[in-house]
Amino acid sequence: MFRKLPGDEAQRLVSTTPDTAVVFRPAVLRTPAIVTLVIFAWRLLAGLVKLLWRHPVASVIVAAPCALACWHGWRWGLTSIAAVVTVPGLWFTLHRPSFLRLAGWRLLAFWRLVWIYRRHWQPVMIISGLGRHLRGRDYLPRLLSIRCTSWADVVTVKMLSGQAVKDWADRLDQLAHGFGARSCRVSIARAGRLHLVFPRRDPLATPMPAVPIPETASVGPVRVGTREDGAPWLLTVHGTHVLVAGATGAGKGSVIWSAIRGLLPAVRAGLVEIWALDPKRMELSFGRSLFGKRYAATPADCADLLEAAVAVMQERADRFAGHQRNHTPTVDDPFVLVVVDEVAFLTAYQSDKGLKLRISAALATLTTQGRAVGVGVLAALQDPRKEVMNIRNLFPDKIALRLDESEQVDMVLGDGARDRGALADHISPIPEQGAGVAYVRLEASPDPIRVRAAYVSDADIRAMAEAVAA
Ligand SMILES: Nc1ncnc2c1ncn2[C@@H]1O[C@H](COP(=O)(O)OP(=O)(O)OP(=O)(O)O)[C@@H](O)[C@H]1O
Repeated sequence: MFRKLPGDEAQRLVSTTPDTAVVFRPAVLRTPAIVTLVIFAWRLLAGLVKLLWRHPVASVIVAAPCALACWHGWRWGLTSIAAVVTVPGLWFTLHRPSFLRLAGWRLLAFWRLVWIYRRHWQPVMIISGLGRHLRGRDYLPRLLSIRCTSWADVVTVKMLSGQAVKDWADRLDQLAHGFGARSCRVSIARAGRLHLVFPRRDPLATPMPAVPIPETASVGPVRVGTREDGAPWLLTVHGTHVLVAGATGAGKGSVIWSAIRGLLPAVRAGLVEIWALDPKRMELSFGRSLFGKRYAATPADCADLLEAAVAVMQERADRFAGHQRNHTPTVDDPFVLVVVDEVAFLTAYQSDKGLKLRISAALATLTTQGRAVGVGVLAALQDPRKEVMNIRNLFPDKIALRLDESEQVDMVLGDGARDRGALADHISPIPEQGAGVAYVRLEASPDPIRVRAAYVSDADIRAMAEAVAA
């Protein structure tokens, strides 16, 4: 009651019970002005100390010119402002990376904390439903810190007791628009704390050329593109199976060809064999000479090739049994990567039931037993529905390129991936902006990573084929 009716208002309140003449008159305690002043002064002091503690550099930069102007006159104040502007300017011009690492991102974080996040925190939290206004008081999640990287703001938040990650994941749109960002992603920092990632710009907006062919022969992980944070996107192909899903024109070819490109030195060294199934006869036929005899286009040939891969797998399993549990690629036992473009042509859309059964059985056998003996599958498809691809869960690593519908994201990346910010259905259909852009969810981590595959042009593929033939 006191909180609802501050000051003298409570004094005027009179209430009675409905059946009696008992009169309620709440007691009003008058707070001496000095107590109020002391409380406000204490809060101000605590706020200043907190500000200094959290943002020492920014606070000194603002406070020093003011202090100098007060104690030594306005000339000193002006000179220090000039120094504050010139020194960082010079530093920025002469050595940008160290300026950004040591000062630039921190200053930006301070500015964005004050101007964007603190300013909008209360209304965004209340309107999105993440905070509550109860009995005259706001109960808000706590904004703990903000860190700026070259492309995003990472905001650390302490949830209200009783909140779940899903409460936040359900409101990513409100958070993004509330704080003026294009999107928002959420991940768990530790119990009760979350990281919210608000991109300021899209570092993957421009296509990137094919990654240079590695100099050493290796079965991976191979670099196939770049991650949103600027780190190389390394794709593991040996010891796993990879499913690439994307609508037509999403850039499945660039993932497949970038992976093959990264394995090229190992192919030349005889440590890797790439077996290609190309039922559309478009994508892989372009570099056909890379695959030698292990290329199939008709469904019957594809079934034969898959069964041959199963035979290799079973022969190795018999030989390795009791001797080794993992595969190390050698010239005698190379890593076999079975690449299938548009796998649905062979499984779902195949009219010959016999062939369909053979192909499905061979793919299921390879994906369940192949990885320990050095046989991996890299399959691409457009439609990830279970009716089309009933073995999609047998692929440990999945890549979602641009998808047509939001429900398809969880079908590819697993439950809750879209809630955590894997907006594969929002990737631009304009090839320059969105082809090759994808979300990846690895076996080891529930948080999807945004990536872009490098574009391997026809000329690059031709050069690769020539390099292998040479
Ligand atoms: N990584 C990329 N970066 C930039 N542009 C790309 C990239 N990948 C593909 N593209 C562009 O997008 C077009 C379509 O790519 P691609 O054929 O690989 O898509 P797809 O998913 O295989 O489509 P489909 O299923 O119809 O074969 C290409 O012609 C190219 O212009």
